[in-house]
Amino acid sequence: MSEPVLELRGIVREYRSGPNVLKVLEGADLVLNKGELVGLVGPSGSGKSTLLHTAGLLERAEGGEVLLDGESVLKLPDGVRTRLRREKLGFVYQFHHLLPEFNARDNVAMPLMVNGVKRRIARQKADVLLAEMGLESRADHQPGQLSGGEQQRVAIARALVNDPKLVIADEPTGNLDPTTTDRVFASLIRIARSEGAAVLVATHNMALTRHMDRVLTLQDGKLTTFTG
Ligand SMILES: Nc1ncnc2c1ncn2[C@@H]1O[C@H](COP(=O)(O)OP(=O)(O)OP(=O)(O)O)[C@@H](O)[C@H]1O
Repeated sequence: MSEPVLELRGIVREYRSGPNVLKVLEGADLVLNKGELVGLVGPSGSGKSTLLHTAGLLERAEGGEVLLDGESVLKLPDGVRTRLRREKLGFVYQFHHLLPEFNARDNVAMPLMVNGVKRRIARQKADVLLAEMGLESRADHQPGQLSGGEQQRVAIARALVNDPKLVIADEPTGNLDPTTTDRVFASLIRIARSEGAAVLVATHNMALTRHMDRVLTLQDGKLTTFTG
């Protein structure tokens, strides 16, 4: 039976600058179920990042409803949304935002430590995830000592360390070579298939869409099925 993790209902997003209003989302609807890997494609500027930021509780919609695990979250106070984000969500970006002064292990362990998990336990879990990414020999290296692809795999491990129910990936393979792209994408597939997370991926890489359960695009501010 399908179990919704994320529901977007009639999402409205607009940006104002002076008298001008740019309407980006005008009634976007989405139901993302446990274990589903869903792609979001479309031209630059169509609103993919805006949708991901709204779904990821990083920004608030001006209208509509956002449900996470069945709970209405759009109007919750900032502090509660931040806590939900830390506990239930994992983010992967094109540019990984690793902390340069910490090694790979501590970068991965950080979200757990922020959630109050003891350093020793958090580091153990980080080591398991780094090993899954084929990076066990790099755990003591700082980001500056790693290749771009290795850094991105560290960022994926960090996004997964708190067993997120929802993973949001914005162009996660944008600056990677084909082999690393496959590796990074394989880990997103595994999170959905083995861990049961719902995964939402915005990408310009159409080759990746063949691995997805569904592919959506934004048209006139609404989400529709992408038909190629
Ligand atoms: N903070 C902002 N203030 C004003 N306009 C914005 C802001 N953020 C985005 N926009 C505008 O909203 C539209 C949608 O932007 P968004 O970044 O969501 O598109 P996108 O589909 O993710 O693009 P890309 O594929 O290039 O990343 C664009 O026209 C953009 O210029």
